[in-house]
Amino acid sequence: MSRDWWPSPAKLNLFLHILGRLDSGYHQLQSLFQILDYGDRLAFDINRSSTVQLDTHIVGVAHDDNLIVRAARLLKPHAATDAGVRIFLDKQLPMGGGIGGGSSNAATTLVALNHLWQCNLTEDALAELGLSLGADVPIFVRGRTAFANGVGEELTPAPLAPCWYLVVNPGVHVSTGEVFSLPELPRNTPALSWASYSFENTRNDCQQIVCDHYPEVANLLHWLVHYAPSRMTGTGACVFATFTDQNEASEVQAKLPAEWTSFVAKGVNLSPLQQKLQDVIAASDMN
Ligand SMILES: C[C@](O)(CO)[C@H](O)COP(=O)(O)OP(=O)(O)OC[C@H]1O[C@@H](n2ccc(N)nc2=O)[C@H](O)[C@@H]1O
Ligand SMILES: Nc1ncnc2c1ncn2[C@@H]1O[C@H](COP(=O)(O)OP(=O)(O)OP(=O)(O)O)[C@@H](O)[C@H]1O
Repeated sequence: MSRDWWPSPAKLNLFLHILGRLDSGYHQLQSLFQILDYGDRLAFDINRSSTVQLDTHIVGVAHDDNLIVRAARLLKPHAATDAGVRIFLDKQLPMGGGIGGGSSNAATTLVALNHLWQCNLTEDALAELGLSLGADVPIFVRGRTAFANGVGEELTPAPLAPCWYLVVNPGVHVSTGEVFSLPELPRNTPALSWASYSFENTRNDCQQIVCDHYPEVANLLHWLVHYAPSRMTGTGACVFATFTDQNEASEVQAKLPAEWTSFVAKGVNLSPLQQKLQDVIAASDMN
């Protein structure tokens, strides 16, 4: 049976500044989220079982802990009492890579089921629900490349010129919680006004510390930076190199040592998830 797949794209943090620590223990950040045209896919078989069932197992993540299941259950009180769903996941994105795979899966679940279960929640309400699952969920709910403040939930859309990224995974899993708990993490970068943003006058405040703990990330950055401007995304472990031309990105990809997995993706201003939602709504309006 052919399934109706909903995209669950990756993101990059083109920069990541840590301005301080909030009373909640979370960190106050500034970042530029670039949405990519590459990621996982999810499909939803709606039923009237009033249960949420994820059919695809992720090694190391229990069914009920999976952000997909947690997102669906969070939304369920806003649907009819007998609303149920069987969910299928096509996983492409590495976990713990700093490209937001789990958060994006949660956002796709919220956006798709809001439509399919006819919950009629606004985008603001979905983003707020998403924030309770993780700081990176709101950017995927809103689906627009954006500057971020706060813990990543205060978003200002920032359309960027077309760009291609070579995203490389050094094969180590970096825990976001662990990086943010390291005492030596810099936490006092001054606030940047968006008008003065450039790649060169920004950085990723987690990059040095992650390189110190994970030489694999340091080696990868050392290799990539010879070819193009390169930086770690999120709390790692993935690193991206930036190109204006897709072929150049593919040429560098072809030179990568075999132990590193990678993909080439286009940066987009509107996420494939929001594009899908718009297409689905337009198709149902025509019927
Ligand atoms: C590093 C980024 O990926 C940048 O986009 C995000 O800020 C992380 O977002 P995320 O993976 O959705 O993170 P969460 O699941 O909310 O948080 C994981 C852990 O990271 C720490 N954390 C996260 C985000 C933040 N702004 N400050 C934090 O201190 C907290 O200890 C938290 O328990
Ligand atoms: N559907 C899911 N996909 C991936 N990871 C999930 C999922 N559900 C729960 N998790 C848990 O979330 C953790 C973080 O996964 P994720 O892929 O979001 O990491 P990440 O790319 O580093 O995220 P971020 O950039 O948001 O920090 C995983 O190690 C896993 O234990």
